[in-house]
Amino acid sequence: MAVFTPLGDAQVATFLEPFDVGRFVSLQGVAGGTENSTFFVTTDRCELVLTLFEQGEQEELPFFVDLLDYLDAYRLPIPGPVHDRDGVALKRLADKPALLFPRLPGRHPENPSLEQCRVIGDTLGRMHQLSRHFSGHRPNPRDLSWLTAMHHKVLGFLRQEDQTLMKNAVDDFEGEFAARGELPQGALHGDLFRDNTLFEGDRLGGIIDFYNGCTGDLLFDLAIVINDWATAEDGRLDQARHDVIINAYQARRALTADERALWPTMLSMTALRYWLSRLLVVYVNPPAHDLTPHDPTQFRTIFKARQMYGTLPLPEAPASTAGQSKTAR
Ligand SMILES: Nc1ncnc2c1ncn2[C@@H]1O[C@H](COP(=O)(O)OP(=O)(O)OP(=O)(O)O)[C@@H](O)[C@H]1O
Ligand SMILES: N[C@@H](CCO)C(=O)O
Repeated sequence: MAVFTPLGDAQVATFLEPFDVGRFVSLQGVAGGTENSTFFVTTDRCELVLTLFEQGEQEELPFFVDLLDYLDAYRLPIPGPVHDRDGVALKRLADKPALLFPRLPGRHPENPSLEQCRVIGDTLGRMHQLSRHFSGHRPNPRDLSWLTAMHHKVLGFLRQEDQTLMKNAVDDFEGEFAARGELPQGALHGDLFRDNTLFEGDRLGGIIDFYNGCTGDLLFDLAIVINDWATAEDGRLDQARHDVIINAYQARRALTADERALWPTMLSMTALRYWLSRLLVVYVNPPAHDLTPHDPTQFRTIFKARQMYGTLPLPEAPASTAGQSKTAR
């Protein structure tokens, strides 16, 4: 369960008082999640989610609040934090930073339908159209320079074949990124896995968990989505899901020639990013709780499949956005 800091009813009732959300009725800890404490809160007016931040870079929380407020203002299906009557969203509770959100309907898709894939591609494309104009700044903490610095920490835990695979890939990525063109920049979700979305049937209730949000290459976000949403059991790409996501995305924002050139590298690099982050959790910085960590081998399989089979041909952008691709800086 993901309640690392238990809360009492009276504590939460007091916490809610400055907000215009109605009177406290009940509180329920949420089992999902591994990083923060999450609670569903019911008032006599609405259903809310209360998040206590247990770890991570807490000084970065104002960036996340600004980004969520920005995206929420454009009516994307992304819940902005609830602000109190004085306009303050970021609070403290039980000596932890705390945010309150509207509770969204839906479930995480395990086996996403093509329509759910279309919706996520479309929503990410819309988000990136807008996020390119977001004025906040938080360099991507999981980019290639992180990979380069951190992969050394896990090499000693890997068998020789995997050490070579990882070291060679990082060297290759460095060469390929050094030669890359200029890629469109903007704010990213940074972790848009299926379990950070809630769907009711094919309707997207919303995207949650922006705490890997940052600014950087928009292509990084799309690669994360493809690796999680459009990968078959054996790690290879699922063509139907891949094409539906890319087509829907490009109907909002066409990929530039430089992005297309870097795409196979970005897909591999983001697969390695998750293999590495999961290895770091298992071997280097195990969390204090005993929740089962995400399985690193799943992303080793995906990474190896990208290395062996490359990527699928990228569909062309539709005529409605194709003209953007030369100017999308
Ligand atoms: N706004 C929301 N509406 C409905 N459910 C939510 C909302 N926010 C979070 N949840 C539920 O709480 C769970 C945990 O939330 P969240 O993903 O933010 O936690 P976390 O500890 O940061 O997780 P992770 O391990 O994915 O980093 C989600 O999987 C979801 O079921
Ligand atoms: N989405 C991440 C966990 C949260 O950062 C993973 O699957 O490893």
